[in-house]
Amino acid sequence: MSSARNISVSQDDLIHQVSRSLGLSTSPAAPTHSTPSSFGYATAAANANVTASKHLKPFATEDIKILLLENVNQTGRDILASQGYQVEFLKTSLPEDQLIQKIRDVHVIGIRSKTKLTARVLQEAKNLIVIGCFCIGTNQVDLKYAADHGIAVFNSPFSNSRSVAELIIGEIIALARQLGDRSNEMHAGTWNKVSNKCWEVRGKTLGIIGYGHIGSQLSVLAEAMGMSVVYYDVVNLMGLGTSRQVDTLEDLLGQADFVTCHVPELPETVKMIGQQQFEQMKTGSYLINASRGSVVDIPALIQAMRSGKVAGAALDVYPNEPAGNGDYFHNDLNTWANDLRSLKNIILTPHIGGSTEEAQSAIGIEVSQALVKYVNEGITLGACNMPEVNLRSLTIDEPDHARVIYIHQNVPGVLRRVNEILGDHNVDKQMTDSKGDVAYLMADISNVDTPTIKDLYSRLESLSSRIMTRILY
Ligand SMILES: NC(=O)C1=CN([C@@H]2O[C@H](COP(=O)(O)OP(=O)(O)OC[C@H]3O[C@@H](n4cnc5c(N)ncnc54)[C@H](O)[C@@H]3O)[C@@H](O)[C@H]2O)C=CC1
Ligand SMILES: O=C(O)CCC(=O)C(=O)O
Repeated sequence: MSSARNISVSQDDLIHQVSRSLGLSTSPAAPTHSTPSSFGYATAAANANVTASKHLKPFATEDIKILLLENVNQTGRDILASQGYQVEFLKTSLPEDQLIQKIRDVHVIGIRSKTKLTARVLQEAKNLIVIGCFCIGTNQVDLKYAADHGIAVFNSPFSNSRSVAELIIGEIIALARQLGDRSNEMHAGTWNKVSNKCWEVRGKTLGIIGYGHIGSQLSVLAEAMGMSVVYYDVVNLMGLGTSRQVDTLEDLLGQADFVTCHVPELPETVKMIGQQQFEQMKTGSYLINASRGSVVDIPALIQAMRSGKVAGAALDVYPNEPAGNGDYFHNDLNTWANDLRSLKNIILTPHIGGSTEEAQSAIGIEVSQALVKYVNEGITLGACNMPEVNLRSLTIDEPDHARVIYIHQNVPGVLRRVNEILGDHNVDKQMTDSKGDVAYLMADISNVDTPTIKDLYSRLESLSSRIMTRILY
């Protein structure tokens, strides 16, 4: 049974149930958090003019169980381990049945793009309070189900954007000069010195679909190589340099020598490049996709390359990707894999767009810090599926304070009922915000002892609007 539902408990029980909702410090002498303060007071504590922030110790940190899948970077592992949490690390993703077994037990899960956290998986995750996507994309997580069950989701919105943009630049030149084929031939012992249909990229047009973090970085790099840039985006955006937004995808396809996709996976972007779009592209143009495998209809690409309409392609992402490294890129993974592999001038990479030391190390730090702030202080800044709520840190001058976090359904009348409960105490500060069907309230209250905290917790939990209650102090 989830701790949130099991509140008629002794103090000892509470200590072991905090993971999901309420927690009490097991020992004041427990290892000190290095929790960063919301406003930097912790680091400034040495400075006598500034009041040190209080490290909220709502739980025995060693009771917090974290599962990290898909080879999350050492930087992230170190930050989480330094909190005293129990961290289990696996290099690969897990098949669904094993994932379900493991997720039942953990309070925090860290994944990359491969692990699918569907409603079916998440409904088994009774202790889970937060998910860290150590990547940009969050399409692999059912964000709505997570929010509706009080599970916050964090990602790293741009730490690998530059790595992807640089990969695309490399691929544009490699495709224009047929480098993959020439290199393969040399590896096979064949000298094949040709210039037929090999081009400079200077003066050519790059068409960017999705002008977000990656698309706009790419735009700057491409112009520096003398390319003209056009882009298509559903949002009206200012072009960098001399790049120009076009009104329709068809406009872009008709102008571009190189077409590259940088959209998220959404219902509208699934197969957004298919047979009709290949027909609209210039003969002899090139297609690049490092967004998500669902964005391009690959059998249609194979056709377009066989017919000569498309002169080359680079793919980094596929509808089905294996859980870990190995000899997997065959027809049993994707039915057309062998046809794809047999094509000329096609660069196939194993979803490495964001796989650089710089990106992975930055993502490890960014996401694990967000997880620590959420677990320890309830701060949702940067969350993908929850309202962003933050309060100034409690300070060590405030010994009898507690932080109440109440995640609830966004329906009328809840705040009145919550404030009836909190109103008997001194609410020092409070913030509430909502996103869709879910609202998040954070309040710091003073002069509370342990029985009071237990009472507050029980009363908040008994409200019908409750999704999850946590009390940190
Ligand atoms: N291959 C890899 O290793 C990596 C792949 N990615 C993928 O790249 C995607 C894009 O990344 P960012 O640039 O950081 O995302 P972003 O969110 O900054 O930009 C995406 C852009 O696409 C636009 N867009 C959305 N729907 C559209 C539509 N139907 N038509 C045209 N434009 C549309 C948005 O308005 C936005 O400007 C990610 O969602 C992820 O799936 C991200 C990082 C690494
Ligand atoms: O590096 C990864 O595993 C995923 C990269 C990616 O696709 C993303 O950041 O969305």
